[in-house]
Amino acid sequence: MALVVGLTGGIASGKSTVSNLLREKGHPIIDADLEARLAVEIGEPAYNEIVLYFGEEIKLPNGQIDRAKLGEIIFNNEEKRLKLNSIVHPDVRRRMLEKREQAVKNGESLIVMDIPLLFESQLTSMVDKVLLVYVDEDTQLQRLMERNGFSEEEALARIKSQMPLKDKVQLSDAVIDNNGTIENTKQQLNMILTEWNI
Ligand SMILES: CC(C)(COP(=O)(O)OP(=O)(O)OC[C@H]1O[C@@H](n2cnc3c(N)ncnc32)[C@H](O)[C@@H]1O)[C@@H](O)C(=O)NCCC(=O)NCCS
Ligand SMILES: Nc1ncnc2c1ncn2[C@@H]1O[C@H](COP(=O)(O)OP(=O)(O)OP(=O)(O)O)[C@@H](O)[C@H]1O
Repeated sequence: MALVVGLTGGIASGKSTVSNLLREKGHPIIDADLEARLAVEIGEPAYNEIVLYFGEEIKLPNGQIDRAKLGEIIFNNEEKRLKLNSIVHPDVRRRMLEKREQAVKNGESLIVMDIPLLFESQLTSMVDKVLLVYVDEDTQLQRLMERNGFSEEEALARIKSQMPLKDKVQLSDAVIDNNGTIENTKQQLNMILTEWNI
């Protein structure tokens, strides 16, 4: 029987860092951000809906969605963010469930679903256990500004569009504190996997 783990956290809390460690161990990763990217490629239904709602100016000269521009809009306007979610999320959910089914058929023992908005989008029924990657607000802000080259204002707009990380703690089955070194995070992950008999 496969154990399906929902890996979640907040923007720049370290989900990819943890999912890379799990990938190194040979476990399959289903990545919501990646599926959301595929769902808005030229010609996909969500692509057409985005252009219809946000206008032709949301396209880059090569026709692809201008992700920087779309991010700037939706992280500063809740109504538009919810509209984008309603366009993209159903397709992301469908793609993720297809991949999960395929991984089960392949006989995988652990399937990891990396879903940043697991709680916000009420997707916990998709997984058996929730693993949260937690960082303090200051660390999250610093790492996000550094990784994306965002100003403090740009980074805060993104953080505030999600459920506070501290509220996700009590909703999760296990929590990794990723404020320390990656080695420390790796040790916590290994302990949790042992506890879950993986
Ligand atoms: C706004 C977009 C174009 C920005 O693209 P960009 O390449 O800059 O960022 P990327 O997709 O890598 O997302 C980075 C992180 O932002 C956060 N985030 C993305 N979308 C959202 C959202 N709608 N609400 C809250 N946080 C979000 C997540 O933590 C995610 O890990 C893109 O994030 C998008 O299309 N979002 C809508 C789809 C979505 O909700 N994706 C998140 C997982 S399903
Ligand atoms: N323990 C750590 N120590 C130092 N830097 C870290 C640590 N964990 C992650 N980082 C760095 O913080 C940034 C965010 O980490 P990561 O990309 O894994 O987060 P994420 O949750 O996957 O983000 P998003 O969902 O927004 O893409 C990256 O630049 C990463 O290299």
